[in-house]
Parts: sequence; C-alpha cells; structure tokens
Amino acid sequence: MATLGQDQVRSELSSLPGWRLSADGLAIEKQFVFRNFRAAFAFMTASALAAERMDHHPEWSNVYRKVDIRLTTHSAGGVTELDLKLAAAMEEAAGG
Ligand SMILES: C[C@H](O)[C@H](O)[C@H]1CNC2=NC(N)=NC(=O)C2=N1
Repeated sequence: MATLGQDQVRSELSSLPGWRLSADGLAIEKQFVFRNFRAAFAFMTASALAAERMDHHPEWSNVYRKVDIRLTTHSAGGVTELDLKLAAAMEEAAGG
C-alpha cells in the first residue's frame, strides 16, 4: 500500500481529534487518557479486536490510565490509509 504525503495526512487528521503527525513524519500519534485503568484496558481490548480484524497493528504502551499510540504501516515505511482507518476505529473504541 502506498504511503500518503504529509499534507494529505495532516488534512485527513482534521477529522481525528488529538491525532498528529509524528516528529519523524512516519507515523500518526495520540495519547488517550481515561478515567482509570479499567477504562484504558477496555479501550485496548476493543482496539486490539479491531486491529486483528484489519490485520493492522498498533505500536502502543499503557501506564495506568494513559495509552500512548503510534500508527505506521511497517511494510510501506510510513503512513497509509490503514493507519487512518485504525485511528478512526480507536476513536470509536474510545466512545468518540
Ligand atoms: C502478514 C501480515 O499481514 C503483516 O505482517 C501485517 C500485520 N500487521 C501490520 N501492522 C502494521 N502496523 N504494519 C504492517 O505492515 C503490518 N503488516
């Protein structure tokens, strides 16, 4: 799958609140902050199921009620439509 240009990524991110292009320009990123660990982990579970359905997987870490996420398409070496789709699925999983 083809990588998207930085201008295209920025324009598509306007409909994904809190998401930004990474400093290296190769990924999109967001930190989610939940009410507590239970809510953070429920979000991760729902996101993991969406990721499996899409066969597209996040780089992420969790500390207590925060989840830091970086989405990139490893096989393409940058951001593709799949990353934007997974970000949208994660917004859904977060109740957005
Ligand atoms: C074989 C399998 O489809 C690939 O390894 C998939 C799995 N999940 C993936 N996830 C992400 N983020 N990038 C990939 O290139 C990727 N490749």
